Amino acid sequence: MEEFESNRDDAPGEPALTRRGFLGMAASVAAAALPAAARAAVGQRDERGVLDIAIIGAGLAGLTAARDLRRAGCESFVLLEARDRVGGRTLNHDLGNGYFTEAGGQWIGPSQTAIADLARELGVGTFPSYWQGKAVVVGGDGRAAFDCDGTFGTDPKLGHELEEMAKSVPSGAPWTSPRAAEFDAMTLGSWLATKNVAPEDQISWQTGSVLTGGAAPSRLSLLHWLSMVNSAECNFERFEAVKDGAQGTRISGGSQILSIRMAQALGDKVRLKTPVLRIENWNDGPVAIHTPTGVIRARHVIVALSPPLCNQIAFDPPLPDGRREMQRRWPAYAPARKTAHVYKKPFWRDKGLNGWVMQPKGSLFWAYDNSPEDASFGVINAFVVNGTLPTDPKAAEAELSQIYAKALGEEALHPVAYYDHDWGQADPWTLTCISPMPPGFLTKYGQALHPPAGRLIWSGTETSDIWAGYMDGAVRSGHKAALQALQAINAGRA
Ligand SMILES: Cc1cc2nc3c(=O)[nH]c(=O)nc-3n(C[C@H](O)[C@H](O)[C@H](O)COP(=O)(O)OP(=O)(O)OC[C@H]3O[C@@H](n4cnc5c(N)ncnc54)[C@H](O)[C@@H]3O)c2cc1C
Repeated sequence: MEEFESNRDDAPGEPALTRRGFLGMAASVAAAALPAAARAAVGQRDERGVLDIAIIGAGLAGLTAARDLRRAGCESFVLLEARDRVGGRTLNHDLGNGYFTEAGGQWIGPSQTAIADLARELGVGTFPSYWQGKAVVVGGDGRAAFDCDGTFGTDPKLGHELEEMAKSVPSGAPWTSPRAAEFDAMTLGSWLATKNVAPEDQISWQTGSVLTGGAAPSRLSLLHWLSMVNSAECNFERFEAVKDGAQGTRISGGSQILSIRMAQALGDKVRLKTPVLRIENWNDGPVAIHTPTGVIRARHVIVALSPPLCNQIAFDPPLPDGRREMQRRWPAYAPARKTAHVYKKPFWRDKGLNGWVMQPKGSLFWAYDNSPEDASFGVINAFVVNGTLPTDPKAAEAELSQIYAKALGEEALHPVAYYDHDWGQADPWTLTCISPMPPGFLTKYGQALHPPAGRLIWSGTETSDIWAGYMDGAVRSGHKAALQALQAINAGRA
């Protein structure tokens, strides 16, 4: 784990947590506790070199699972990661002097207690996102600034209607809703079309849908959207807003710090640059896990990957039909390209602007103030529309600077640094940033998402019971998978 050497001194010690403490924590995320005798049996590498557990994927889900295994006393595991880094869909750009901006997942919010607990346990602080001031919309003819209350300004009446419908749509299993067929036959867009949404409000719905759902309202299943609102305790504003919402809180040191710290503590249990290519004998075990550097055998495997990433692994024997079909048809689409302009100071704040810029029908979905907490310099991060900006970062930087200059002032033409990450182009290890579920998918394929297949336990944010698709969901899914694995091992030894 040389990659983490330079940060090692900064890592806080793991809090002293007793096994009882771990089980108490784990029981709150899944209704299963291990009997004491069974706990004692967990954990030894057997004589034939078969590990108890192999985990695939060192994102927040896989690392959380690994951390929980260790805290339960299990040492017979390994975590295999394809990339040369941990964190998966969280990635920090290092701005120097201990400052970072994020290229991937970054915000947490109310009721996202799993990720908040993790941050606290790792000694990582949080701070509020900046939204105070006017937001700006730029178009062909100029710009318009409008007062911003930290929301995207969607009609609260419609938000309330969605909240009522969401009450019958369990977030982890929306296909079990009594109204599943009805809601999954519609898109968010077709539902909005029945509501006479004012033209000026269309921008808010479009922006919210693309940023949180991964696609325009016309492409997103209403059932899926409602399951996301259900995650936020059926509180639409909490789901959609920055202020007091799911975009309201940032992580000091950038979100990837959580994964980096977990990996530091796990040491050589984490093997980077080890993509899993093939999995054999998953039905009976021991499972043979093939990587370019050798074969690892384990009794159980936690697959902490999004469903489309599982398609890149060959399974022998083939996976059950339902699971295979679900993986194959899962929307594997990574539209997110995120950029960061760094400035000497957040100059827009002095003008009463909050740094939000939207460009309907342009290259920019949403730019926002991602400056450090102490505002010692300014950062404008942006989600840009796929395929509309030049792929060359220098050219993209210049084009975006022009848009910012129009919105925020001439100072925007002179960034001191620029970062650009296109998840769709970077590498094959993130196929879907946020899953834009189309109508009909969840009712047809959803039930194949959770059930383990033989020795394979499915994890990753997509499998979470709440906040699926979010960092919080990833952490929850890791807790759940660790418990499932520990139970499976102990059942095998009983
Ligand atoms: C641009 C963007 C913005 C986002 N914004 C937010 C946000 O603000 N808030 C929020 O909560 N969430 C956000 N998300 C989503 C959030 O980042 C993810 O839900 C979360 O990080 C997923 O964690 P995971 O562990 O489930 O999966 P991943 O992070 O995808 O981890 C999977 C890991 O498996 C590895 N891998 C893949 N295939 C193999 C293989 N064959 N063998 C070995 N390893 C393999 C990958 O390299 C990766 O490290 C955003 C995501 C993106 C990309």
